[in-house]
Amino acid sequence: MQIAVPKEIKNHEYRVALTPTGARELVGRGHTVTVQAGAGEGAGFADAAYEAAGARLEADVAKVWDAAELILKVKEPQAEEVARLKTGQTLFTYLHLAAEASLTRGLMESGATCIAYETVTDRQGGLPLLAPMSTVAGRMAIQAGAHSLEKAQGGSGVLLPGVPGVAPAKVAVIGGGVVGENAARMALGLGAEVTVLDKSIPRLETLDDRYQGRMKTVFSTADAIDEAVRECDLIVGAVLIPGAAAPKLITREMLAEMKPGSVLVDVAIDQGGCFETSRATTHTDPTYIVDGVVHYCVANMPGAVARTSTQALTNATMPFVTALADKGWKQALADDAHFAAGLNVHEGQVTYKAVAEAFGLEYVEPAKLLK
Ligand SMILES: NC(=O)C1=CN([C@@H]2O[C@H](COP(=O)(O)OP(=O)(O)OC[C@H]3O[C@@H](n4cnc5c(N)ncnc54)[C@H](O)[C@@H]3O)[C@@H](O)[C@H]2O)C=CC1
Ligand SMILES: CC(=O)C(=O)O
Ligand SMILES: [Mg+2]
Repeated sequence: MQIAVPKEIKNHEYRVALTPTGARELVGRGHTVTVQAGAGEGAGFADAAYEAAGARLEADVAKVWDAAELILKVKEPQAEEVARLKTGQTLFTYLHLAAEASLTRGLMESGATCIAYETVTDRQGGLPLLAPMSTVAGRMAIQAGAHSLEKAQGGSGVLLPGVPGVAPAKVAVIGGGVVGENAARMALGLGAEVTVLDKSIPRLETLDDRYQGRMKTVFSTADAIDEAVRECDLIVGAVLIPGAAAPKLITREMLAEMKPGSVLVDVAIDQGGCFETSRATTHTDPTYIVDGVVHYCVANMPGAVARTSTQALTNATMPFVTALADKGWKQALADDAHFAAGLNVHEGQVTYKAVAEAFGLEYVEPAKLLK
């Protein structure tokens, strides 16, 4: 199969969808891998390493896309990338469609087959291709939050761990899944007072058990969120309803209840964000202030630590990439119902229910296309 790996073009996105190790594996299985020149540079993978692995290098981005049957990316396609996609091509990447009507339309119009990393499932009920980046983003959320609390960033001037004689900061994490647990763990490690809110009691039990009461676990209700808003210095938004737009859990009105200079880090921004006042920001200009509250809403947080993130992401994606390359999308998805859950768009049809519902589009079950 003809496999292409374009260079990512989203703001400060340095990850790449395939490492030289992955390229070697695919070439060894008889596939042709074309890597856009410089695609791996930001993650520390030189062009020469891809060449040594048997991949072809191509400087012309149009040629990279045009000849491909399978396109491997990291971030959702940007407008100029959507314009390059065509019928017969398979795209495998993060998509986050429920938050992006125009991207959904564009992918439908392209005629391509679009498989999203973030909706592939596993036997344990997890999201194996989202989890590695959620781990990274959860850990980064506390770094970003701590920095945003500094006065120069518009923050209240609170140090997360406090110092002897001065109490530590209060941190709430809404959503105790992969992002939430990793954020809470980092905040605990720094000595903050940490509360995790979730709607899943089994999840709260796991966290309580794992951290032996060192973080407070609270069932997520409007009242519990109100209390967090009034008390906390830093709130991390980490909820997910798979494939769907995030629920808005903190409204603009509620910001008035927060201490001036408090910080909201909305990791769920890639699914539209879980705070009413969130709008996607970039690594170039990551924060803005609404009613005295600092908002950090970068939609590709792991892109900033591209070396770690690329390795973690490709460790998880490689078995799926190999299946797509060896069998083609149809057989690969037909053989694995968890992989089939990744299919979001095929030849103009929306094949993920939450995305169809978000935009009032007709939903076509993937199983119908795989017969
Ligand atoms: N901004 C970025 O760079 C990145 C963003 N993300 C995003 O972070 C979000 C969270 O991802 P994961 O932690 O992997 O998901 P997850 O599925 O592991 O965890 C989500 C948790 O939210 C909980 N939840 C749902 N509704 C809730 C509510 N109303 N109140 C409290 N908890 C609620 C669920 O019970 C679950 O435990 C996703 O939108 C994901 O796409 C992930 C990686 C990078
Ligand atoms: C999950 C996601 O959107 C990211 O890693 O950028
Ligand atoms: Mg996005």
